Amino acid sequence: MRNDRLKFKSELIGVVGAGSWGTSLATLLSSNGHDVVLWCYENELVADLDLHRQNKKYLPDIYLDEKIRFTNKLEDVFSLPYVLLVSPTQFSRKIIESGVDFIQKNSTIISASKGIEQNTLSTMSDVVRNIIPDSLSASYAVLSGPTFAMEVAQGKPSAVVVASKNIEKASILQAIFSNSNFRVYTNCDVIGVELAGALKNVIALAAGISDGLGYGFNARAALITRGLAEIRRLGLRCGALNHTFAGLAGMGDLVLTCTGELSRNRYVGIKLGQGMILSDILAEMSMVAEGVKTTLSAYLLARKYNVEVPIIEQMYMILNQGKKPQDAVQELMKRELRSEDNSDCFL
Ligand SMILES: NC(=O)c1ccc[n+]([C@@H]2O[C@H](COP(=O)([O-])OP(=O)(O)OC[C@H]3O[C@@H](n4cnc5c(N)ncnc54)[C@H](O)[C@@H]3O)[C@@H](O)[C@H]2O)c1
Ligand SMILES: O=P(O)(O)OC[C@H](O)CO
Repeated sequence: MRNDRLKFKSELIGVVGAGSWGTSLATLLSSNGHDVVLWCYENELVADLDLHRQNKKYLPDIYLDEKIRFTNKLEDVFSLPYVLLVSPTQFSRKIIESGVDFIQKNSTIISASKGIEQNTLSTMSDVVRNIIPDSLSASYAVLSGPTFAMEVAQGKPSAVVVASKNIEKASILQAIFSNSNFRVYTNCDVIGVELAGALKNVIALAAGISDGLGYGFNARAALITRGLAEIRRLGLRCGALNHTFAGLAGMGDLVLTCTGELSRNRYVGIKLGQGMILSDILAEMSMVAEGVKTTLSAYLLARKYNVEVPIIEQMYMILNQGKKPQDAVQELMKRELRSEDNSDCFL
Protein backbone atom coordinates (compact mmCIF):
# COMPACT_ATOMS: atom_id res chain seq x y z
CA MET A 1 0.00 0.00 0.00
CA ARG A 2 1.30 3.49 -0.79
CA ASN A 3 1.97 5.84 2.06
CA ASP A 4 -0.15 8.91 1.35
CA ARG A 5 1.00 10.85 4.38
CA LEU A 6 2.58 13.39 2.10
CA LYS A 7 2.36 16.46 4.28
CA PHE A 8 5.36 16.63 6.60
CA LYS A 9 4.64 16.95 10.29
CA SER A 10 7.39 17.40 12.83
CA GLU A 11 6.90 15.08 15.81
CA LEU A 12 8.19 15.02 19.39
CA ILE A 13 10.11 11.81 19.94
CA GLY A 14 11.78 10.48 23.08
CA VAL A 15 14.57 7.98 22.44
CA VAL A 16 15.21 5.75 25.45
CA GLY A 17 18.81 4.53 25.39
CA ALA A 18 21.91 6.31 24.09
CA GLY A 19 23.87 3.27 22.98
CA SER A 20 24.95 3.02 19.36
CA TRP A 21 21.50 2.25 17.94
CA GLY A 22 19.59 4.80 20.06
CA THR A 23 22.12 7.50 19.17
CA SER A 24 22.03 6.57 15.49
CA LEU A 25 18.22 6.63 15.39
CA ALA A 26 18.17 9.95 17.25
CA THR A 27 20.42 11.37 14.52
CA LEU A 28 18.22 9.93 11.79
CA LEU A 29 15.01 11.30 13.31
CA SER A 30 16.53 14.71 13.93
CA SER A 31 17.80 14.90 10.35
CA ASN A 32 14.26 14.05 9.27
CA GLY A 33 13.13 17.26 11.02
CA HIS A 34 11.73 15.84 14.26
CA ASP A 35 12.36 17.13 17.78
CA VAL A 36 14.34 14.46 19.58
CA VAL A 37 15.18 13.98 23.25
CA LEU A 38 17.73 11.23 23.94
CA TRP A 39 17.79 9.56 27.36
CA CYS A 40 21.14 8.33 28.64
CA TYR A 41 21.52 5.64 31.27
CA GLU A 42 24.95 6.94 32.32
CA ASN A 43 24.55 10.31 34.09
CA GLU A 44 27.94 11.59 32.98
CA LEU A 45 27.10 10.94 29.32
CA VAL A 46 24.61 13.83 29.20
CA ALA A 47 27.22 16.53 29.89
CA ASP A 48 29.70 14.80 27.61
CA LEU A 49 27.22 14.67 24.70
CA ASP A 50 26.25 18.30 25.28
CA LEU A 51 29.88 19.38 25.25
CA HIS A 52 31.22 17.32 22.37
CA ARG A 53 28.08 16.68 20.28
CA GLN A 54 29.47 13.21 19.76
CA ASN A 55 28.85 9.87 21.52
CA LYS A 56 32.48 8.82 21.76
CA LYS A 57 31.77 5.60 23.64
CA TYR A 58 28.96 4.15 21.52
CA LEU A 59 28.96 5.98 18.17
CA PRO A 60 32.28 7.80 17.68
CA ASP A 61 32.91 10.39 14.95
CA ILE A 62 29.23 11.04 14.26
CA TYR A 63 28.14 14.65 14.78
CA LEU A 64 24.97 14.97 16.83
CA ASP A 65 22.70 17.73 15.60
CA GLU A 66 22.27 20.79 17.86
CA LYS A 67 18.53 20.11 17.86
CA ILE A 68 18.91 16.80 19.76
CA ARG A 69 18.49 17.29 23.52
CA PHE A 70 20.12 14.93 26.01
CA THR A 71 18.72 13.98 29.39
CA ASN A 72 18.96 11.47 32.19
CA LYS A 73 15.42 12.13 33.41
CA LEU A 74 12.98 9.48 32.20
CA GLU A 75 10.11 11.97 32.47
CA ASP A 76 11.64 13.99 29.59
CA VAL A 77 11.29 11.08 27.17
CA PHE A 78 8.35 9.02 28.44
CA SER A 79 6.06 12.09 28.47
CA LEU A 80 6.42 12.64 24.70
CA PRO A 81 3.88 11.45 22.08
CA TYR A 82 6.39 8.99 20.58
CA VAL A 83 8.58 6.85 22.84
CA LEU A 84 11.28 4.83 21.09
CA LEU A 85 12.75 2.09 23.31
CA VAL A 86 16.33 1.19 22.37
CA SER A 87 17.92 -0.22 25.53
CA PRO A 88 19.33 -3.74 25.72
CA THR A 89 16.36 -6.05 26.28
CA GLN A 90 17.38 -7.38 29.68
CA PHE A 91 17.39 -3.81 31.13
CA SER A 92 14.24 -2.61 29.39
CA ARG A 93 11.59 -3.79 31.88
CA LYS A 94 13.14 -1.82 34.74
CA ILE A 95 13.43 1.31 32.61
CA ILE A 96 9.81 1.12 31.40
CA GLU A 97 8.57 0.48 34.93
CA SER A 98 10.39 3.64 36.05
CA GLY A 99 8.96 5.66 33.16
CA VAL A 100 5.37 4.37 33.00
CA ASP A 101 3.90 7.06 35.26
CA PHE A 102 4.98 9.76 32.80
CA ILE A 103 3.39 8.20 29.73
CA GLN A 104 0.64 10.29 28.14
CA LYS A 105 -2.67 8.96 26.93
CA ASN A 106 -2.54 7.76 23.31
CA SER A 107 1.23 7.77 23.09
CA THR A 108 2.92 5.51 20.58
CA ILE A 109 5.52 3.09 21.90
CA ILE A 110 8.09 1.73 19.45
CA SER A 111 10.79 -0.79 20.26
CA ALA A 112 14.03 -1.15 18.32
CA SER A 113 15.64 -3.62 20.76
CA LYS A 114 16.37 -7.17 19.64
CA GLY A 115 16.14 -9.74 22.37
CA ILE A 116 14.01 -12.06 24.52
CA GLU A 117 13.82 -11.52 28.28
CA GLN A 118 15.50 -14.34 30.18
CA ASN A 119 13.20 -14.65 33.21
CA THR A 120 9.89 -14.40 31.40
CA LEU A 121 10.75 -15.44 27.79
CA SER A 122 8.93 -12.26 26.75
CA THR A 123 9.62 -10.23 23.64
CA MET A 124 9.47 -6.45 23.98
CA SER A 125 5.79 -6.26 22.98
CA ASP A 126 4.94 -8.61 25.88
CA VAL A 127 7.07 -6.54 28.27
CA VAL A 128 5.35 -3.32 27.16
CA ARG A 129 1.90 -4.95 27.39
CA ASN A 130 2.71 -6.17 30.93
CA ILE A 131 3.64 -2.71 32.16
CA ILE A 132 1.78 -0.10 30.12
CA PRO A 133 -2.01 -0.23 30.32
CA ASP A 134 -3.81 -0.33 26.94
CA SER A 135 -5.68 2.81 27.94
CA LEU A 136 -2.41 4.73 27.91
CA SER A 137 -0.62 3.37 24.91
CA ALA A 138 -2.79 3.52 21.82
CA SER A 139 -0.36 1.48 19.79
CA TYR A 140 2.83 -0.49 19.84
CA ALA A 141 5.26 -0.98 16.98
CA VAL A 142 8.59 -2.67 16.43
CA LEU A 143 11.33 -1.36 14.15
CA SER A 144 13.75 -4.01 12.93
CA GLY A 145 15.85 -5.18 10.01
CA PRO A 146 19.44 -5.34 8.77
CA THR A 147 20.96 -2.17 10.19
CA PHE A 148 24.35 -1.61 11.72
CA ALA A 149 24.05 1.62 13.73
CA MET A 150 27.23 3.10 12.29
CA GLU A 151 26.15 2.62 8.66
CA VAL A 152 22.77 4.27 9.32
CA ALA A 153 24.49 7.18 11.09
CA GLN A 154 26.84 7.57 8.13
CA GLY A 155 23.83 7.84 5.83
CA LYS A 156 24.56 4.62 3.96
CA PRO A 157 21.42 3.15 2.34
CA SER A 158 19.47 0.75 4.57
CA ALA A 159 16.01 -0.82 4.58
CA VAL A 160 13.91 -1.89 7.58
CA VAL A 161 10.40 -2.87 8.58
CA VAL A 162 8.10 -1.21 11.07
CA ALA A 163 5.49 -3.68 12.32
CA SER A 164 2.30 -2.83 14.17
CA LYS A 165 -1.15 -4.33 14.56
CA ASN A 166 -2.38 -0.79 13.96
CA ILE A 167 -1.76 -0.41 10.22
CA GLU A 168 -2.48 3.33 10.22
CA LYS A 169 0.14 3.80 12.94
CA ALA A 170 2.64 1.71 10.98
CA SER A 171 2.10 4.06 8.03
CA ILE A 172 2.64 7.14 10.19
CA LEU A 173 5.86 5.66 11.58
CA GLN A 174 6.97 4.72 8.08
CA ALA A 175 6.74 8.40 7.14
CA ILE A 176 8.46 9.55 10.35
CA PHE A 177 11.52 7.30 9.95
CA SER A 178 11.92 7.21 6.16
CA ASN A 179 14.33 9.31 4.18
CA SER A 180 16.27 8.91 0.96
CA ASN A 181 18.83 6.66 2.69
CA PHE A 182 16.50 4.84 5.07
CA ARG A 183 13.69 2.93 3.43
CA VAL A 184 10.93 1.67 5.73
CA TYR A 185 8.43 -1.05 4.83
CA THR A 186 5.30 -1.62 6.91
CA ASN A 187 4.42 -5.04 8.30
CA CYS A 188 1.66 -6.30 10.61
CA ASP A 189 3.49 -9.28 12.17
CA VAL A 190 4.75 -7.86 15.46
CA ILE A 191 5.72 -11.16 17.09
CA GLY A 192 7.37 -12.47 13.90
CA VAL A 193 9.49 -9.34 13.47
CA GLU A 194 10.48 -9.39 17.15
CA LEU A 195 11.44 -13.06 17.19
CA ALA A 196 13.33 -12.84 13.90
CA GLY A 197 15.38 -9.90 15.24
CA ALA A 198 16.15 -11.63 18.52
CA LEU A 199 16.87 -15.14 17.27
CA LYS A 200 19.21 -14.11 14.44
CA ASN A 201 21.66 -12.99 17.13
CA VAL A 202 21.93 -16.58 18.39
CA ILE A 203 22.69 -17.86 14.90
CA ALA A 204 25.20 -15.01 14.39
CA LEU A 205 27.08 -16.24 17.46
CA ALA A 206 27.19 -19.69 15.85
CA ALA A 207 28.37 -18.25 12.51
CA GLY A 208 31.10 -16.37 14.37
CA ILE A 209 32.20 -19.55 16.10
CA SER A 210 32.41 -21.28 12.74
CA ASP A 211 34.64 -18.49 11.40
CA GLY A 212 36.71 -18.47 14.59
CA LEU A 213 37.31 -22.19 14.24
CA GLY A 214 38.62 -21.54 10.74
CA TYR A 215 35.75 -23.22 8.92
CA GLY A 216 34.86 -21.84 5.53
CA PHE A 217 32.08 -20.15 3.64
CA ASN A 218 30.28 -23.48 3.16
CA ALA A 219 29.81 -23.90 6.91
CA ARG A 220 28.63 -20.32 7.29
CA ALA A 221 26.07 -20.65 4.50
CA ALA A 222 24.81 -23.90 6.03
CA LEU A 223 24.43 -22.23 9.43
CA ILE A 224 22.53 -19.30 7.96
CA THR A 225 20.15 -21.57 6.06
CA ARG A 226 19.52 -24.12 8.79
CA GLY A 227 19.45 -21.30 11.34
CA LEU A 228 16.66 -19.65 9.39
CA ALA A 229 14.76 -22.96 9.40
CA GLU A 230 14.98 -23.02 13.22
CA ILE A 231 13.98 -19.36 13.57
CA ARG A 232 10.98 -19.93 11.30
CA ARG A 233 9.94 -23.14 13.08
CA LEU A 234 10.04 -21.53 16.51
CA GLY A 235 8.49 -18.29 15.24
CA LEU A 236 5.55 -20.07 13.63
CA ARG A 237 4.86 -21.96 16.82
CA CYS A 238 4.77 -18.63 18.68
CA GLY A 239 2.20 -17.23 16.24
CA ALA A 240 4.39 -15.47 13.66
CA LEU A 241 3.58 -15.25 9.94
CA ASN A 242 5.68 -17.33 7.53
CA HIS A 243 6.56 -14.56 5.07
CA THR A 244 8.19 -12.42 7.76
CA PHE A 245 11.16 -14.82 7.87
CA ALA A 246 11.91 -14.29 4.17
CA GLY A 247 11.85 -10.52 4.65
CA LEU A 248 14.16 -7.81 5.99
CA ALA A 249 13.64 -8.66 9.66
CA GLY A 250 14.17 -12.36 8.92
CA MET A 251 16.58 -13.40 6.23
CA GLY A 252 17.85 -9.84 5.71
CA ASP A 253 19.03 -9.32 9.28
CA LEU A 254 20.25 -12.91 9.62
CA VAL A 255 22.53 -12.57 6.59
CA LEU A 256 23.83 -9.18 7.75
CA THR A 257 24.63 -10.30 11.28
CA CYS A 258 26.15 -13.64 10.28
CA THR A 259 28.44 -12.06 7.69
CA GLY A 260 28.97 -8.40 8.61
CA GLU A 261 32.26 -7.34 10.17
CA LEU A 262 30.42 -4.83 12.41
CA SER A 263 28.32 -7.44 14.25
CA ARG A 264 29.01 -7.69 17.99
CA ASN A 265 27.28 -11.09 18.18
CA ARG A 266 29.42 -12.49 15.39
CA TYR A 267 32.49 -11.00 17.10
CA VAL A 268 31.73 -12.83 20.35
CA GLY A 269 31.31 -16.05 18.35
CA ILE A 270 34.64 -15.56 16.56
CA LYS A 271 36.45 -15.14 19.89
CA LEU A 272 34.72 -18.23 21.31
CA GLY A 273 35.76 -20.20 18.22
CA GLN A 274 39.33 -18.99 18.74
CA GLY A 275 39.27 -20.46 22.24
CA MET A 276 38.59 -17.43 24.43
CA ILE A 277 36.36 -17.78 27.49
CA LEU A 278 32.97 -16.04 27.35
CA SER A 279 33.44 -14.02 30.55
CA ASP A 280 36.79 -12.69 29.29
CA ILE A 281 35.27 -11.72 25.93
CA LEU A 282 32.37 -9.87 27.56
CA ALA A 283 34.65 -8.16 30.08
CA GLU A 284 36.50 -6.51 27.20
CA MET A 285 33.33 -5.21 25.51
CA SER A 286 31.52 -1.95 26.32
CA MET A 287 28.69 -2.81 23.93
CA VAL A 288 25.99 -5.45 24.14
CA ALA A 289 25.80 -8.74 22.23
CA GLU A 290 22.12 -9.53 22.83
CA GLY A 291 22.46 -13.09 21.56
CA VAL A 292 24.46 -14.14 24.61
CA LYS A 293 21.47 -13.71 26.93
CA THR A 294 18.86 -14.50 24.28
CA THR A 295 20.39 -17.93 23.68
CA LEU A 296 19.05 -19.18 27.02
CA SER A 297 15.64 -17.58 26.36
CA ALA A 298 15.49 -19.13 22.86
CA TYR A 299 16.45 -22.56 24.18
CA LEU A 300 13.80 -22.41 26.92
CA LEU A 301 11.17 -21.06 24.50
CA ALA A 302 11.84 -23.96 22.11
CA ARG A 303 11.55 -26.45 24.96
CA LYS A 304 8.31 -24.82 26.11
CA TYR A 305 6.79 -25.27 22.64
CA ASN A 306 8.55 -28.56 21.90
CA VAL A 307 10.25 -27.20 18.78
CA GLU A 308 13.41 -28.79 17.41
CA VAL A 309 16.25 -26.22 17.31
CA PRO A 310 19.58 -28.09 17.11
CA ILE A 311 21.83 -25.08 16.44
CA ILE A 312 20.22 -23.02 19.21
CA GLU A 313 20.51 -26.03 21.54
CA GLN A 314 24.25 -26.39 20.84
CA MET A 315 24.72 -22.64 21.35
CA TYR A 316 22.97 -22.97 24.71
CA MET A 317 25.37 -25.75 25.69
CA ILE A 318 28.44 -23.76 24.59
CA LEU A 319 27.40 -20.58 26.40
CA ASN A 320 25.69 -22.03 29.46
CA GLN A 321 27.32 -25.39 30.03
CA GLY A 322 30.88 -24.81 28.82
CA LYS A 323 30.65 -27.23 25.89
CA LYS A 324 33.59 -27.03 23.47
CA PRO A 325 32.61 -25.44 20.12
CA GLN A 326 34.34 -28.26 18.18
CA ASP A 327 32.23 -30.86 20.03
CA ALA A 328 29.06 -28.89 19.27
CA VAL A 329 29.90 -28.81 15.55
CA GLN A 330 30.52 -32.57 15.54
CA GLU A 331 27.22 -33.18 17.23
CA LEU A 332 25.38 -31.07 14.64
CA MET A 333 27.09 -32.86 11.75
CA LYS A 334 26.40 -36.33 13.15
CA ARG A 335 22.67 -35.85 13.65
CA GLU A 336 20.41 -38.36 12.00
CA LEU A 337 20.23 -37.72 8.24
CA ARG A 338 16.89 -36.35 7.08
CA SER A 339 14.89 -34.54 4.43
CA GLU A 340 15.30 -30.79 4.08
CA ASP A 341 11.53 -30.49 3.71
CA ASN A 342 10.32 -27.95 6.22
CA SER A 343 6.67 -28.92 6.05
CA ASP A 344 7.01 -30.01 9.67
CA CYS A 345 7.16 -26.26 10.47
CA PHE A 346 3.43 -26.27 10.48
CA LEU A 347 3.00 -29.18 12.87
N1 LIG B 1 24.08 -1.30 17.49
C1 LIG B 1 23.39 -1.71 16.41
O1 LIG B 1 23.91 -1.72 15.28
C2 LIG B 1 21.97 -2.17 16.57
C3 LIG B 1 21.17 -2.23 15.45
C4 LIG B 1 19.85 -2.68 15.59
C5 LIG B 1 19.37 -3.02 16.83
N2 LIG B 1 20.20 -2.93 17.93
C6 LIG B 1 19.62 -3.29 19.22
O2 LIG B 1 19.49 -2.09 20.00
C7 LIG B 1 19.50 -2.43 21.39
C8 LIG B 1 20.48 -1.51 22.09
O3 LIG B 1 21.77 -1.84 21.62
P1 LIG B 1 22.89 -0.76 21.27
O4 LIG B 1 23.73 -1.38 20.23
O5 LIG B 1 22.30 0.58 21.02
O6 LIG B 1 23.68 -0.67 22.66
P2 LIG B 1 25.25 -0.54 22.85
O7 LIG B 1 25.83 -1.88 22.90
O8 LIG B 1 25.82 0.41 21.87
O9 LIG B 1 25.35 0.14 24.28
C9 LIG B 1 24.92 -0.48 25.46
C10 LIG B 1 23.76 0.29 26.02
O10 LIG B 1 23.34 -0.32 27.24
C11 LIG B 1 23.12 0.70 28.20
N3 LIG B 1 23.22 0.13 29.54
C12 LIG B 1 24.29 -0.47 30.11
N4 LIG B 1 23.97 -0.89 31.36
C13 LIG B 1 22.68 -0.55 31.57
C14 LIG B 1 21.76 -0.73 32.63
N5 LIG B 1 22.11 -1.34 33.76
N6 LIG B 1 20.50 -0.26 32.49
C15 LIG B 1 20.12 0.36 31.33
N7 LIG B 1 20.94 0.56 30.28
C16 LIG B 1 22.20 0.10 30.40
C17 LIG B 1 24.17 1.74 27.88
O11 LIG B 1 23.83 2.99 28.43
C18 LIG B 1 24.09 1.75 26.36
O12 LIG B 1 23.04 2.57 25.94
C19 LIG B 1 19.87 -3.91 21.46
O13 LIG B 1 18.71 -4.66 21.64
C20 LIG B 1 20.47 -4.20 20.09
O14 LIG B 1 20.30 -5.55 19.70
C21 LIG B 1 21.47 -2.51 17.83
O1 LIG C 1 26.09 -5.88 16.25
P1 LIG C 1 24.95 -6.83 16.44
O2 LIG C 1 25.39 -8.25 16.30
O3 LIG C 1 24.23 -6.55 17.73
O4 LIG C 1 23.92 -6.58 15.27
C1 LIG C 1 23.40 -5.28 15.08
C2 LIG C 1 22.09 -5.30 14.35
O5 LIG C 1 21.14 -6.07 15.05
C3 LIG C 1 22.18 -5.74 12.93
O6 LIG C 1 20.93 -5.58 12.30
